[in-house]
Amino acid sequence: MTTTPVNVTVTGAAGQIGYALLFRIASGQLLGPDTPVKLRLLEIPQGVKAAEGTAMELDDCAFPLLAGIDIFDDPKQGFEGANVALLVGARPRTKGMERGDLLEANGGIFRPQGEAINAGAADDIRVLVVGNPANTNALIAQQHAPDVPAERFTAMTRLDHNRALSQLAAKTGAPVSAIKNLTIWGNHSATQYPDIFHATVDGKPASELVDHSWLEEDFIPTVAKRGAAIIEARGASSAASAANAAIDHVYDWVNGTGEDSWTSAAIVSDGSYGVPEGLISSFPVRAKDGKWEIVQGLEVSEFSRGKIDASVAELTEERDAVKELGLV
Ligand SMILES: NC(=O)C1=CN([C@@H]2O[C@H](COP(=O)(O)OP(=O)(O)OC[C@H]3O[C@@H](n4cnc5c(N)ncnc54)[C@H](O)[C@@H]3O)[C@@H](O)[C@H]2O)C=CC1
Ligand SMILES: O=C([O-])CC(=O)C(=O)O
Repeated sequence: MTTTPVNVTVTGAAGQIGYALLFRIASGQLLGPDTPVKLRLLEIPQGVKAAEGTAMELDDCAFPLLAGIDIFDDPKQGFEGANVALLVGARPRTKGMERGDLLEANGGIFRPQGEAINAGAADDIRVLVVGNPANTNALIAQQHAPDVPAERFTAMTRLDHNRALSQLAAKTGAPVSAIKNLTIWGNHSATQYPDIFHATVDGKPASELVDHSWLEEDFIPTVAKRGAAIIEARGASSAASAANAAIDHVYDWVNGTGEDSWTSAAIVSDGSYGVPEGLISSFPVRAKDGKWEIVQGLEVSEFSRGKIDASVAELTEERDAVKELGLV
């Protein structure tokens, strides 16, 4: 058993995803059953009291792997020595807010957080951005952490990936475990492209098991708009499923995915599949030796090309908008 605890910083710790996430991290599900963790909770001043309440409950679980909990309202302190950072806290869109306002408000959060990560995080820092707009928030943070390798900044599309797995399993009547090689491409937004053209179900090509009209009219919009459907049904955005996906993403990043299948994560583009270099876009990925690698050499049909390009165009627009605001 590793004896040195891993420092895990969680922002937005008092929010609903935070509440679903922290207990799972402390129980060992983020990094594995042999790795002790120290939690560093970062909140805004108004969120600190609620975070203290959550910390009391974490204490009351007596998790054997939980080596300590500290609470901060200053990013510089919150990221000091962090090995893993889960950036969950973000400014949600409120009534009357334009997209530019949203990007600007989030720039005010993710720029100082990127700077704080640059200044004080551990050398092996790995960052997952969950707070929306996740891809562009990750880009802002990454751009303000010039001393951290760019590949350490990622954004979450694993929830979309898991949603796609579940929808395809339900449609084909197969268990989720029978499905391999699904991909989410692009932005964590309604333009994302859930791609089944390389997926297999029990070894058979998924695209031969479903018809194209289901794919276009049902599967793709259901996955892409699932976040909105959850808000409509629950009266609040997805929380436990988002926390679950964050756990999956970091667990795989650290422990590896194996060669048998792949998953999806938004990572800094190296230009693969025509996605402009530097954009943080979702790709088919495997993790090996603690690094994400884009699965190369997949054939991209004209249909898929159009969908990937549309989502990447949105990411490019978001990057241009934050450039104009001086945030990157
Ligand atoms: N990428 C994905 O798949 C998903 C992303 N999300 C996004 O995750 C984010 C969090 O969702 P919830 O937990 O439901 O929201 P929430 O509103 O319940 O909690 C957010 C928390 O962040 C805190 N916060 C705000 N600014 C902060 C800052 N500068 N530093 C530290 N903490 C700060 C708030 O005080 C609040 O406690 C939202 O942006 C949501 O849209 C949600 C579901 C899926
Ligand atoms: O749609 C939202 O606001 C929350 C979200 O990102 C999701 O559930 O995918």
